Amino acid sequence: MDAPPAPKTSQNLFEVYLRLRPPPATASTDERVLTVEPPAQSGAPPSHITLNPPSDRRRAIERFGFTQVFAETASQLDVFSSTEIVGMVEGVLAPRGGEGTDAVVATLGVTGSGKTHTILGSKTQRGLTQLAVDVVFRSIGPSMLDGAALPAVIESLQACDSSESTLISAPPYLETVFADHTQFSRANSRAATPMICRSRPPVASLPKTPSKKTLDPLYMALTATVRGKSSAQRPKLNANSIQGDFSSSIMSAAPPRRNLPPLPTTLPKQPDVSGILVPCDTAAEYVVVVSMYEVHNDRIYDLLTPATKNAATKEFRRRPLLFKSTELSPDRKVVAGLRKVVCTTAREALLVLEAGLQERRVTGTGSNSVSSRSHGFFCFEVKKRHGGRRPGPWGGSKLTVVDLAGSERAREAKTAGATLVEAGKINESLMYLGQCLQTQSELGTSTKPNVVPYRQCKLTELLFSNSFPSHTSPHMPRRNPQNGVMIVTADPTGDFNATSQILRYSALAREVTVPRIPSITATILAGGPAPMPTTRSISPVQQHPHRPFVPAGGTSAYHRNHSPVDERATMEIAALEIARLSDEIDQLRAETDAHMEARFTAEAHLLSMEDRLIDLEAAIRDECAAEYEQTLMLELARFKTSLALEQERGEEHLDRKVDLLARGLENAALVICDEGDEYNKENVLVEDLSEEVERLRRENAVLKRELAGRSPTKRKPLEERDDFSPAPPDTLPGAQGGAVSNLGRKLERMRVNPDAGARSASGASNGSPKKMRRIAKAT
Ligand SMILES: Nc1ncnc2c1ncn2[C@@H]1O[C@H](COP(=O)(O)OP(=O)(O)OP(=O)(O)O)[C@@H](O)[C@H]1O
Repeated sequence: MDAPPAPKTSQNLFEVYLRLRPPPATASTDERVLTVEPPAQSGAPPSHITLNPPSDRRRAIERFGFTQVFAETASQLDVFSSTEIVGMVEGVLAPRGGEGTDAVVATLGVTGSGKTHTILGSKTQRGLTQLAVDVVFRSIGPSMLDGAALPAVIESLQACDSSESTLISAPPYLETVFADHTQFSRANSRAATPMICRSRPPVASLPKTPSKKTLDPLYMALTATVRGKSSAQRPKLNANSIQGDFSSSIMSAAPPRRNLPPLPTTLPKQPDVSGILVPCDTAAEYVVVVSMYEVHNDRIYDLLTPATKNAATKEFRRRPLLFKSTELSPDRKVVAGLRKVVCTTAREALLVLEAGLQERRVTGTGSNSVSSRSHGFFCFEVKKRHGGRRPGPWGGSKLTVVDLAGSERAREAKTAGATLVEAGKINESLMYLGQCLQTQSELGTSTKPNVVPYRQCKLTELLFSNSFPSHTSPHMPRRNPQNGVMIVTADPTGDFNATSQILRYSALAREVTVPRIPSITATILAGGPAPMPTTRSISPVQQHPHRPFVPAGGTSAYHRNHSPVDERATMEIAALEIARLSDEIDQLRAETDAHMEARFTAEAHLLSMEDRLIDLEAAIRDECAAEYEQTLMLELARFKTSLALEQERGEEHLDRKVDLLARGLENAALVICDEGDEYNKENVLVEDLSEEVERLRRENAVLKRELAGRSPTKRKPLEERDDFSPAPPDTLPGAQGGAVSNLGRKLERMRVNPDAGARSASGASNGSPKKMRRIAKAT
C-alpha cells in the first residue's frame, strides 16, 4: 500500500519562496529595487514584495506574491525550517510504509544572488543540502543498515536499481577521490561558498578553477577503480574512519598519496538541526544512495564518474547521459548510466557530495567570481526494504537538491566565447523554466486547460517530468507526484531589469500598479507640493487610456483665442501627453532591452549550436576512429590467426613431403645399392670376358699362324690334335692351359658354326648385363 502523499498547501507543482540576500560588500549603490511588504496579518510571515522602478524612469510598480518571503536577515536555519523541506524529507522516508514521495528543492535567481550559498552554504554555515542530509540520517538512526553489511547488499541494490547505474559503496569510492593527508584543496573546487573548512595556505596562492593537472590523478584513480583494481592492491581506508569524526590521527595514519585532494578535516556544524527529527519506517532497514549530475549546454553529465582521456585528441571527455524510461521504470524517466555511491553515514554522503562538486563546472564572470556554469543536481535516494530473514526488494524515494546556474546579462557578466555560449544556454533553459513556472501559476486560476511545456529542454524535463501522477499498468505500484520547493534568490540592490524578469517568471501571483500621473500644471499653478499619486491595479493592456492630442502647429492660435482657464486645461492635457509619451518611451526602452537580450540569447544559441556541431563532429570522428581501430585490430587478429594456421598447415605439408622424400630416397638408395652391386658384378664379368675373348683371339691368331706354317698333312682339326686335346683332369685342375684348351675347343665349335658365333657376338655387344650373364653362363 502506498502512503498518502504529503499534503500540499496549494495546487502548485512547486511552492515558490523568495530569499533576499544581504547587499554585497562591493555594492555600488544602496538604492533598493525591492521592498518587502508587511504581512497582511500580524505574526504571519511576509509573502509579498514590491518592485520599485528606478527613480529616473516612469514605470508601473509591480507587486509579486510568493509562498513566503525571507528578508536579508533570514538565516540558513530560518530558510530550512520555514520551507517545506522537513515535510518533504518525511515524505521521502515514508514512515507509514510504501515507496514514499520524491522531493525536489531548487534555487532560481540572477547570477550572484545567493543560490549556491542557500543550497551548499559557506565555510561556517551549512546549506540546505547538508541540513537535509543531516535530518535524513538522524531520523533513520538505528534503522540504517550497518556499514559492515554493505558489501553484501550492493548486489541486491543494483538489481533493484531502475536507472542502469553502477553502484559502489562509499569507502572504496572515497578512497579513490581523496588523499588522506591534511592539506588544503577545496579552493580550486567549485564554490566561493564552500561548506568544508580546512587548515589551508593563504587563499591568494590558490588557483580559482581546477586545472586538468590537478584532476588527472583523480581521473586515473577513479579509472583504476572502474577497471576493478583489486582492493588488496590499494591501501585500504578504514570505513570506520570515514564514519567517525575526521581527527588528525586518521589523517596521519597512512602515508600521503600524491596529487589527490586531501580528505576534508572538518565539516561546518552550524546551524544545528539535531532538534529536527522526522519519523521513519522502523520495520524497514535503510541505505542512502548518492548520485550527482549536471546539465551543461543542455546535456547531462555524471559528476561522480571521471572524464576519460580520448586516445586521439588527448582530451578529457565526459559522456553525456540519457534521460529516459528504462525496463524497470517504464512509467517515468530516469537519468540512465550514473555512478551511484551507497552511504550509511551522513559524513560519507557529504564527502561524496564534496567529491562531485570538484567536478562541477564553474568559472569567474564579471558578476560572480565563482559562477556556476551548469545546473547541478544532487540526488539522495533513500532506499529501504523490510528486513528479517528474507528481506524484500529495495524500494524508496529520493530527495533531489538542484543548484541552478544564474541568469546573466552578457554586458554585465562580460562573458565571451565559450562562457557566452554557456550563458546563452543557461538563459535559454531558464526561459523555458520560466514558461513552466508561469503556466503552473495559471493552473489554479485559468479556466483554460494549461499544459506545462516541460519537454522543451533537459532542465525542465528533469524538474517537472515527475511532478505528475504516473500512468502505470495495474501491476505496477503507482507513484505519487513529487513535492517541489523553489527558492528564488534576489539581490535587493541588484540590477532592476534582471531581477524583475526573474520575479515575473517565478512569482505565484503578480499585480501591476500604474501610478496616476499627477497634474503637473495644477502642481505648478498651485505652487504647493505635488499631490499624492493614486494607484490602481490595472492589467498591462489598460495602462494607456486614450488621451487628446494637440497638434504642435496649433498652439499659438489656441493661445490667442482662449482664456487662461482654457490655457490651463491645454497645459494639463499637454502634461498628460508628455507623461504618456515618456511612458511609451519607457516601454519602448524596455522592449529594446528585451530585444537586445533576445538577440544576445540567439547569438549565444547560434554559437552554442556551432560548438555543439564541432563537438558532435569530434565525437563522431572519435567514434569512427575507435570503430576503425577496433575493426583493424579484429582484422589484424584474424589475419594473424589465419596466417599462423596457414603456416602450421604449410609446415605440416612440408614435413609430410620431406618424410615422403626421405622415405623415397631411402628406398631409392637401397635400390641403387642393389642395382649398383649387380651392375658392378656384371661389368667385372663383361670385362673379364672381353679380356678373355681378346686373349683367345690373340692365341687363335697365333695358332692360325702356326697352322699356316705347317705342312698340309699336319693340318688336322684341332680336336684331333695332341697339343689341343683335353688335358686329364688330375693334371690340369685350375690350370690355365686346360681352360685355354677348353675355350679353344669351344671357339673351334663356334668357328665351325659361324652363325652362332655372329649371333652371340652381336648379343654380347647389344645385350643387357643379364643377357651377358646368360651368355657367360652358357659359355
Ligand atoms: N544570504 C547570504 N548571506 C551571506 N552571503 C551571501 C548570501 N547569499 C549570497 N552570498 C554571497 O554572495 C556571493 C555569491 O553567491 P553565490 O555564489 O551563492 O551566487 P549564485 O547565485 O550561486 O551565483 P551563480 O549563479 O553565478 O553561481 C558568495 O560569496 C556568497 O557567499
